[in-house]
Amino acid sequence: MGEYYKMTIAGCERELPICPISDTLDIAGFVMLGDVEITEKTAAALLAKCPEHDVVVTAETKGIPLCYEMARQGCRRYIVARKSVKAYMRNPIHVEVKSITTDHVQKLYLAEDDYRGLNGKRVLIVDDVISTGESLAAMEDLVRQFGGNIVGRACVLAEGDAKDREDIIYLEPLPLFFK
Ligand SMILES: O=P(O)(O)OC[C@H]1O[C@H](OP(=O)(O)OP(=O)(O)O)[C@H](O)[C@@H]1O
Ligand SMILES: Nc1ncnc2[nH]cnc12
Repeated sequence: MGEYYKMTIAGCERELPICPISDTLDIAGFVMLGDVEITEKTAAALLAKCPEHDVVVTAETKGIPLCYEMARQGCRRYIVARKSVKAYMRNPIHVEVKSITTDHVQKLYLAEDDYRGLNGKRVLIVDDVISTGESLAAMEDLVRQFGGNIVGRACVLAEGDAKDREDIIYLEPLPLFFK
């Protein structure tokens, strides 16, 4: 049995597995995919803290259920920046991103059908975890390129440097574990 970090998130008790991500660093892995209770409760708790908005934007993958649920309970519109281009995505635009969990540079894409709707809209950017803030910065870049007005940045757990940022709305802090 590995080690766990116990915490309560929006009233839900969870044990997050401690996982190595480099020779010097471990993270408590938070995955809300498959967890309906935490998705519904964190979406409601975050919406209560967020400013009014027209659309919620997230990045594939683990932010998707939260983003959908916040839109379902709130503004009814959400956009997902994808990590690869599919044949059905017209005129995709991309930015580059390297998050704490990946050792290579990834790309985030928006297709024309997504970005056409962003101009002049009040955009709330959400993710399950914000850590280095690189994924957030990449989403901000995409949204701004298409005229979106970023009114808020929100996540369930703020980890590492993100915990100290006053412009990020979050529910709970999450420590990094240095070896
Ligand atoms: O602030 P950062 O250092 O950018 O880290 C945060 C990002 O890392 C995780 O995604 P990940 O890159 O692991 O991809 P996944 O959601 O596709 O699993 C998380 O869901 C955020 O999107
Ligand atoms: N603690 C964490 N769990 C899952 N994904 C993450 N991305 C960045 N930090 C993370």
